[in-house]
Amino acid sequence: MLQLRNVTHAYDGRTVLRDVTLDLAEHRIGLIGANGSGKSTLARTLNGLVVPDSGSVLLDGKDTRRHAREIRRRVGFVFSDAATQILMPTVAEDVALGVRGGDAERRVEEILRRHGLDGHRDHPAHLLSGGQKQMLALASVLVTDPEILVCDEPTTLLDLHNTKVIERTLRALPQQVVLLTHQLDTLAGFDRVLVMDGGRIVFDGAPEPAVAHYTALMERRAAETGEPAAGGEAGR
Ligand SMILES: Nc1ncnc2c1ncn2[C@@H]1O[C@H](COP(=O)(O)OP(=O)(O)OP(=O)(O)O)[C@@H](O)[C@H]1O
Repeated sequence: MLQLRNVTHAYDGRTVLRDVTLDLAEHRIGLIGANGSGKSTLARTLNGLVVPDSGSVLLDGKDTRRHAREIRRRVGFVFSDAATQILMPTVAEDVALGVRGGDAERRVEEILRRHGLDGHRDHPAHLLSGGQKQMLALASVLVTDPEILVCDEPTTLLDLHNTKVIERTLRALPQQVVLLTHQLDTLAGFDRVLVMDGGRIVFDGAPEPAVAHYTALMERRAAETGEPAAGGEAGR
């Protein structure tokens, strides 16, 4: 289980995570909050991409500070901009990058087939559509067989169809998933949704009350600043 203990983190003296303590045990966990509330930073602490200034992040009791390699292997990370995650010239080569061992070829073929990429195996990865790129980024992480998947807005750049395809794929995974999103309807059926604001978890519960809390928070904020209420992400 992933655990955060009094996690605090600042960039250039500006605190973006404030004393966050969490046990992440549920199978499907959503993380929502306004731009800049600290979601990505929190997500990045989960596999050691960010090591907090103070406090600790533990996987089964092992600190990301001291077990970075192991934790990065066990906790896969998918970014919203898949292009930054695609490292190899062709689709099959990119997936193969994460595989070790004798049955590598078989596993690459299987994962390409499972994610609808087998027809594209020798295609240049940079020529794929946005949806295919995101599927490739996901496949290249899944082929490493992580126990937990952290997805940082994986559908932000996708159209509705591809959003649904990725959502369906994530839903069907056996792995624990921590999903950051501004697409609030994606969270229906999740076991737990965390709402972040100003580097703190301000709500922790079921999807419906979490979304209601977040929407109300954004409306309050809009009223305070005189901006139109609940435009953009909060209205979705
Ligand atoms: N590497 C960095 N160096 C300096 N500041 C950073 C860095 N990464 C993030 N920040 C700042 O920290 C704050 C929190 O950012 P973070 O990306 O964690 O928020 P977020 O909730 O994921 O936002 P979004 O919804 O826009 O992705 C923001 O103000 C951001 O500008």
